[in-house]
Formats: sequence, C-alpha cells, structure tokens
Amino acid sequence: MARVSDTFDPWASEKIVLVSDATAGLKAVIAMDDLTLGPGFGGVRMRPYPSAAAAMEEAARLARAMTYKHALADLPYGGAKSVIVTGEQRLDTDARRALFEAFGDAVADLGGSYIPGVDMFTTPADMAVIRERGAAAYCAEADPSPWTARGVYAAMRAGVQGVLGSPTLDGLTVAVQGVGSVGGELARLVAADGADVIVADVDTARAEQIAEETGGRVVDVKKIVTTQCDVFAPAALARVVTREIVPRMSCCLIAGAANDTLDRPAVDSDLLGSGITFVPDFVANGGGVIHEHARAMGWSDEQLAEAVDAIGDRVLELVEESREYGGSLVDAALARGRRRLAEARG
Ligand SMILES: NC(=O)c1ccc[n+]([C@@H]2O[C@H](COP(=O)([O-])OP(=O)(O)OC[C@H]3O[C@@H](n4cnc5c(N)ncnc54)[C@H](O)[C@@H]3O)[C@@H](O)[C@H]2O)c1
Repeated sequence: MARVSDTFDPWASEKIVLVSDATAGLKAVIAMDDLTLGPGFGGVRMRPYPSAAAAMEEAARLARAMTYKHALADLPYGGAKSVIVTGEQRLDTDARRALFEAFGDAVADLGGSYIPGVDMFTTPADMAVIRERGAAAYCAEADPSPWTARGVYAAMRAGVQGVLGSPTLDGLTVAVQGVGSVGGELARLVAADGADVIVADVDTARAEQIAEETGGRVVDVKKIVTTQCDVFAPAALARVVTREIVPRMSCCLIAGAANDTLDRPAVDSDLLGSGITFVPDFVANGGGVIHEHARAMGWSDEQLAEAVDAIGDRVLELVEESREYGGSLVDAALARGRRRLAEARG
C-alpha cells in the first residue's frame, strides 16, 4: 500500500484539490501538476490508501509524470491525475454510479481545467457518468493498448539503432515481462522484426500462448528481469528495476510500457554507470495518451499512426542529446520537457 515518503512536497503541484461527499462516500484527490501546456489530462485511479497524505502523494507524483509525458509527446495538455480512495469492499452498481456522479460534479466545478481518463480500476462506463454531469472526460471506447505497443516498439527500434547501430531487431533477443494487452502485442511486433522473444507472465497459459505465436520461449517470472537478453521490455508492473537488481541485468537497453519502471530516480544513474540505456517509460509508452487525444480530436488512423511512430524519432533525438550533454535519456527527456514548458510560458 502506498505510504508517504520523506521527500513528498505537496506544494510542488500547481493545484491539489481534495474532494469529499459523505452521501456518495467519495474521498478523492485531484492533482494538477503543471497546466502550462493546456488543461490537465490524466487518469482516475481507484484503490485504498492508508491516509489522505498517501493519496495526495500518489496523485501528485503521477501528475508530474503526466506533465512530462504530454510535453514529450507534443500534446496540448498539462499533467494531472486523480485518485479515489476506496475501502476494501467492492461497490455495487448503484453505489459506484453515485460515487462517479459526485466525482463528476467536482470535476465540472473545475471548469475544464481537469480532464479525467481511465486508469487502474476505473472504466469507460465511469467516464460516461462523469460526462453526464457536464464535465469533459476522455476515454475512447477503443482499447489504446495496440497503439501503446506500437509506440513502445518504435521507441525500442530507435533505442537499438541509437545504441547498437542496428536498423532492425533482427537477431537480437528481447525479453518481455508481462504479455497482457500491451506486452502480448509488443512480443508479436518484435518477433515479426526478427527478434528472438523471451516472455514471462504470472498467467502461465498466456505466456505459453504468446511464446508459441512468436516462436519464443517462456522463463520464470522471477528470472525475466535478469535473463540473458539484448533488450528488456517491462510491460507488467511498476518499479521492477531496483538498485539491487541492476548489477544482475544483462541487457544493454530497457524499453517498455510499464509506468514507473525505475524503483527510484537514483536507479537511472546506476543504469547509466552499468552501460544500460533506459528509454524513459513516459516517452516510450506515450502511444496511449496520443490515442486518447486522437480519438477525442477525430484524427484518422493514419494521423494517429504517424504521431505514435514519431516516438521513435524522439528517442533517436534523445540519444543524440544525451551524448552531446552527457547523462541519461531520462536527463535528456526531462531537459526537453522543461524547455517545452519554458517556451510555452514565453
Ligand atoms: N494499456 C495501455 O495502453 C498502457 C498505456 C501506458 C502504460 N501502460 C502500462 O503498461 C503495463 C501493461 O499494461 P497492459 O494494459 O498490458 O496491462 P494488462 O493487465 O493487460 O497486462 C499485464 C500483464 O502482466 C502480467 N503480470 C502481472 N504481474 C506480473 C508479474 N509479476 N510478472 C510477470 N507478469 C505479470 C499480467 O498477468 C498481465 O498479463 C502497465 O504497467 C500499464 O500501466 C499501459
């Protein structure tokens, strides 16, 4: 369960709104990290938290990541995220509707400065209830996962080109952790590009199925992070790359879909010191938010594909910039995000 860290600074966000509605049983935090580029867009996460401070910290931390995700994806949104604090018990349909009606009223009160979308344990149906209350809410009915996978694949290819000088994944070994909606599609894309695929999933039947489809093999979930490979693609859980695990990793590139791949910021320097290039998750997995924006704006699939594939160009530029200034791709991405925000502020 998320606990408050010593370094949490509640004043670092542009605005944090606490919402409560005793009748609907709503306790929520809406964090708007930085609204320079436009209204804050970010998902609604719904889960138990041990305290209001822990809920605030998670919302604020995720909202900061959204600021950079949008800035790096050239999208016209600020960074935001919200969390709804639940108990351990499941809500029945009426109680859930009442909760999202109250939450929708709170979002409407913000006058368009926050646009919610789906995140862990919230659904398109919840977003529809928010919209009924007069608030904007994004969530295309279509699943963004294939587009997220396409963006991660573009990021991986660019990383391989920038770091190994190889134009394709042919002959390389790619280890995918978690072969759900994004990881499964990613495994197919890299296999079609000539890579040898290794997969792991707690759902072993699913891992076997994807291995069969891709001509790959399955390893134990406990071994996938340190398995012998060229590229490691985390597509399951957050914080799988820890300080302790870095010395045992054998890959030269990490490019995946999972948000918050690094256990803490210092892991980025550890990876750099170990000669492992980490493509920032908030750059590689931007296909999901690009998809939401595209559907909201009525883009064609061709326009969407072009914008998602541009993630690869961006990664190549970040590789160049990181070489020029020294430092990691995360450093280069954050510097680029800060530049975009500064330019927008004028
Ligand atoms: N779906 C998107 O468009 C999108 C966009 C941005 C980021 N992400 C992130 O990408 C990741 C994957 O998303 P998804 O939509 O494919 O989720 P998913 O639930 O469809 O797939 C996750 C897979 O990981 C497996 N898994 C869970 N714990 C595991 C473990 N310990 N070891 C190995 N496998 C494990 C699950 O069984 C499942 O098959 C998540 O971290 C998500 O936050 C997804």
